[in-house]
Amino acid sequence: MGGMLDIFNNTNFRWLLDLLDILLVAFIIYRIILLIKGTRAVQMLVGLAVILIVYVGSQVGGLYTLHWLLENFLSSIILVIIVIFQSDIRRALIHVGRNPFFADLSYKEETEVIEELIKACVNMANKRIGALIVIERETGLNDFLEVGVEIDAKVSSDLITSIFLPFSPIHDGALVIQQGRLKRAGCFLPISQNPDISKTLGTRHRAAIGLTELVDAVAIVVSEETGKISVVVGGRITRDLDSTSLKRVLSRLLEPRLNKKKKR
Ligand SMILES: Nc1ncnc2c1ncn2[C@@H]1O[C@H](COP(=O)(O)OP(=O)(O)OP(=O)(O)O)[C@@H](O)[C@H]1O
Repeated sequence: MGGMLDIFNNTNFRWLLDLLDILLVAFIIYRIILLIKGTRAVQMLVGLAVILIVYVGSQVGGLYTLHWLLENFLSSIILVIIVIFQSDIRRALIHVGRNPFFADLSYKEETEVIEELIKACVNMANKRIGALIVIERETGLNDFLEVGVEIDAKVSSDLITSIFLPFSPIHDGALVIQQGRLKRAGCFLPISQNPDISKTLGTRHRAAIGLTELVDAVAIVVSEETGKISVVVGGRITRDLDSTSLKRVLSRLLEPRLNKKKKR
């Protein structure tokens, strides 16, 4: 093993190790950004960045007292970061090596989840039942789950439809799916402030757009008013989907692992 490393270190292959090093660091930074995107940790990071800028500014400008104060604060920054971000760090460690959407579901169970989702949406659209379903992917949605009611049930078309029936006590708000399970209903999502959104879209659609502007989740909206099904991802809405196009879109967005399995 040591011999192998010597060959890499001492020959022209050294650049390969450097490249691997850079790629690994870039990947870790990318995963950290994905994990904290849309969470309170982002605001805290911005705050820390401001302190860092003031620290450098105080050094350049010769503001010695301020510089001394910030230097003492920043020397214990690792501890501060661990305390502030403890829940994010815990989540990050849980996330490592885990399939984001389907967790440990089998190929058959994965297909069933998507089929049940489509069945529920088409059923609700035909009956003009409004619905908002959010499916977690890489970025954790825990920050949006504080309000709402815990369910933790298998994804089933009948259960989804009954959650959104107008007389159901939890029909208001979003239903959240995590790791292939119905996790929470009645969740409140951030409304998009984008002025370019069509005036015909109300708060249900704007909540789906608002959330997906912040995180990489996929949102499905069934309009109570028009019975149309839309999928929202990255703040962009694809409207008027039927069961075939919905299946195509969801398969593309949720089934990377499933497609890999099919190819095998
Ligand atoms: N911030 C929010 N987070 C989650 N759900 C929300 C939020 N705001 C509104 N909703 C849901 O949207 C419903 C109101 O939908 P509204 O009619 O205003 O929107 P819409 O986009 O026109 O939808 P539809 O086409 O179904 O009428 C609420 O009863 C609630 O269930």
